[in-house]
Formats: sequence, C-alpha cells, structure tokens
Amino acid sequence: MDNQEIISTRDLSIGFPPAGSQTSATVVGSDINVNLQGGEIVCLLGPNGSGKSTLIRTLAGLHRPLDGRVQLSGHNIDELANREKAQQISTVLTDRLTIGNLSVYELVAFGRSPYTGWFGSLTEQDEEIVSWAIRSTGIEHFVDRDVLRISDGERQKVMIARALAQDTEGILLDEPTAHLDLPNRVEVMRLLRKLAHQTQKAILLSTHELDLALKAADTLWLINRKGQVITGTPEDLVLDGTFEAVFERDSFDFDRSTGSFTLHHPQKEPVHLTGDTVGVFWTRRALEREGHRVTESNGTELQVKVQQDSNTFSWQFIKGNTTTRCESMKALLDELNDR
Ligand SMILES: Nc1ncnc2c1ncn2[C@@H]1O[C@H](COP(=O)(O)OP(=O)(O)OP(=O)(O)O)[C@@H](O)[C@H]1O
Repeated sequence: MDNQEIISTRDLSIGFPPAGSQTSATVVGSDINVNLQGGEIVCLLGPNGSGKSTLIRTLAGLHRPLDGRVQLSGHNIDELANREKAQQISTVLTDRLTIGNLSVYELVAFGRSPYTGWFGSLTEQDEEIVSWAIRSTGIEHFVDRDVLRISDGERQKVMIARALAQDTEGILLDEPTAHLDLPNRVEVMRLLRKLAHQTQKAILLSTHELDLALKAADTLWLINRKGQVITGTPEDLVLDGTFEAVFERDSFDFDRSTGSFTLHHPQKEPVHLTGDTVGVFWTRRALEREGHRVTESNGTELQVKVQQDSNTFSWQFIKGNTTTRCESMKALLDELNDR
C-alpha cells in the first residue's frame, strides 16, 4: 500500500470562535494529530454532536482551526489558493442544493472547474472523467434531470459523482450514505473502498453506520464526547475496548463476540446454545431479544440444541430432565417463557 500522506494535522483544535456576548470559543475537539494516507478508506465515527462535521469542514479548509494546523500533502492549507486546494481534495457535505436550472450532468461536470475555470469548456479528457464518474455512481439514467427534481438519495450519489469528477487525491465525505437504502449504502461503500485501493486515493467519510464502517474501513477515527480523536484498525479498537467506550450508553451494549449492538440487558436465565452455525446465529438473536444470556459453557439449567435438515430447522429445548422438540422459533420462545 502506498503510504503517501495526503492530509495531516498538527495539534489541531476545532470548534467555533466566540460569537455575540460569548467571551470564549466553543472547543469541539483538541490535540488532534491524524493523517490520512493515499490508498486507504477511513471512517470517522462518533456520537451525535461529537464534532465529525466540524472536523471534516476544518480538514477541507472550509472552517478555520481554533489552533494548530492542517496540511495538504505537506503544505499548510492556509497557504494554498482555493484552486490548488480544489485540485487536491474534494468534499461532499450535507448542505442542501439551492441552485436550480441545472442538470445532473452539468452539476457533475462542475467537478472539473478547478481545472477548467467556472465557465471553461470541457476537453475530451474532462468529458471522459465526467462520464466515468457518472457510470461509477450508477446515475446514468437521470443525468438530464434538473438537480432540484431528484430524491435525497439520488442527490447524494450525484454529489459523490461530482467529487469523483474533481479527481483529487483526497475525498472527504460527510455522511455520504445518510439518505441511501441498504443496497445503495453497501454499493457506495464498496465503490469508495475500490477507489481508495485501486487509485490510491485517500478517502475519509463520516457515518453513523457503525456496522458498515467496521466492515469497510481500513482505519477508524473515533471522536469521543471529550473531542479526542483515537485512530486504529477497526478490530484493534474493538478488541481494546475503545470502540465500546466511545458509544457507551445505558440503553445498549456493544457485543464484541458478534460485532453488533445489543438492545437489551440480559435479565433472564442463561441458555446453553449449540448446533449448526446459521441456526445458532438466528436463535442467539431471538434469545437475546427475549432477555436471555447465551452461553457456550455447559452447566446451565436451560439448553437449546439447533438442528438443521436441509432448509428446515428444529430445536431441542432441554429444561432439567425434560426435553421438548420445537418446530419453530416461536414455539421455542413460547416453551422458554412457559407460555
Ligand atoms: N455555529 C456553531 N457555534 C457553536 N457550536 C456549534 C456550532 N455548530 C455546531 N456546534 C456544536 O459543535 C458540536 C459539534 O457539532 P458537529 O456538527 O461537528 O457534530 P457531529 O458529530 O457532526 O454531529 P451529528 O452526528 O449530530 O451530525 C456540537 O456540540 C454542536 O452543537
């Protein structure tokens, strides 16, 4: 993997200067030392209000740091002209579009403006890049439509296409999957991952899709409620407890053994669960939803054995000396709950 540093920060503080009668600045995050390298996809995660958008806007040079520095390929971002910045990083923000009378194709083609100027005409090479961006994001079927007459999800893909057309080494995206349905979310994440790996672009995106981010990111940047940014591979951050700590809440827990969040604290008796992998996976879900703790160690009063015969599942429910065969999950749950 190419390790070229595209964006880096030195002792960066992010936030908002005093406004109105305020005497001090609102500090959202401080002592931020991160770097974004070519060829990697980084997901920026953190609770609501932790500072993801503020960090992305600051890295993009759209928001002034309270302190410290942002560097683009080793140059202080403040010393670069807007056009130079736009040739190095593109951003996809959550702001709504307000311009009308513009087709989707024209908006994507605006991605080329750092090279052509606002009213510059596209060369054949520019047009090829615009077509590639349109194809890559799968928006060919509505390129002639007015940008104000497309759905939120469609607009999100158009904005990603515009960033791709800008053809920069770094791409920063604030919640690019927010309005997309699941297949499109997976598709966009796959596309961004492919771009990072095949074209050595550095891609940073903020998201609330924790599950998808854990699966897709090479690196996570986690912002906690104190505005500290902790970085690492997803698995390291899960295994050392950092991930869990950042999202700690009374109402749910992160389960390291499954990599998912559990909504319910176990209050009922533990159940020893065994059987085929798929059957165990779905049975575990149902048991945990009902408030049972599922254990792999023997010696519990309650036991469930999942059996699979081609596509048909059945469950043996063992309570003390009594074994009951259940033909559906519902029947198993009824037995468990003595209904
Ligand atoms: N103009 C402003 N002046 C002062 N504080 C602000 C301003 N805009 C946002 N904030 C505060 O800065 C903090 C960080 O906001 P930011 O939008 O960066 O968080 P976020 O992690 O992107 O949130 P979310 O996940 O909800 O989108 C929040 O506490 C927010 O209330």
